[in-house]
Amino acid sequence: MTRVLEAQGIEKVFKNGDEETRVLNGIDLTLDKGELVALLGASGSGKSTLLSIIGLLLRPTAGSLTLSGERIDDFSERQRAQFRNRRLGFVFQFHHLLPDFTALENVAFPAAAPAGGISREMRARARDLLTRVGLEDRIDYPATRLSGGQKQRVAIARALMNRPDLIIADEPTGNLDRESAERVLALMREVNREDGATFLICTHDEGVAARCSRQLTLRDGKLVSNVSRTIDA
Ligand SMILES: Nc1ncnc2c1ncn2[C@@H]1O[C@H](COP(=O)(O)OP(=O)(O)OP(=O)(O)O)[C@@H](O)[C@H]1O
Repeated sequence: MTRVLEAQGIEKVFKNGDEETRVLNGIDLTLDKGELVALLGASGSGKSTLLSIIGLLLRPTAGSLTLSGERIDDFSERQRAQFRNRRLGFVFQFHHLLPDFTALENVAFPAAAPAGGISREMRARARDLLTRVGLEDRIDYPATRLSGGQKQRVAIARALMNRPDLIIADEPTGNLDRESAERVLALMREVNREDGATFLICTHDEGVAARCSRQLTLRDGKLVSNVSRTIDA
């Protein structure tokens, strides 16, 4: 089993002047390749903070992180940014698509930005991914002309562009109606099953969590439960 993530003793304390807020209090967590894991917890329990640390968007106050076998604790900002772009995929509640770009340009962006342009291969892959998420007839639409659910499917295709080792999703269905949410969840499950993609999904939605292979619950900055189940076909 390939280990995608190993987090040990992760702590996070925010300091604002003299005030200190301890948000994460010793998190130990491992994720293996091909897992589809839900992260649950009440509002304010530290879910987004933990995702930001695992996504290398925020540094922990203490603890160590190994991603795809690489110990990243001593990485410079530049190394962190490079690792993030090459090895991690992100899906947020609000899709963060570039509004003036087409669906294809948005999907290709994680590969195109560092390269300084979209190559023929990138275009072909972005096209394949958009077909995969059921948007083959929206490839050249500007992002602004897509529905909320379609935008989120573009965001998933974009997250897959660089074949990431781990996809981090923060409330990916939080802003969608039931039907669009179902479609986005079904898509993530399909990509997980067929490509062996590893997902860590923060969600308030028990229905989403129930269809993941493992459920983690955060309370007061600690992981208080870790339940695995066999995923339905
Ligand atoms: N930059 C910051 N400075 C101080 N406190 C912060 C900062 N960022 C987050 N917090 C605090 O950390 C706690 C956890 O926030 P976080 O966003 O991780 O929770 P969450 O579980 O994702 O919540 P929600 O489900 O509402 O999104 C909250 O009490 C929040 O106020």
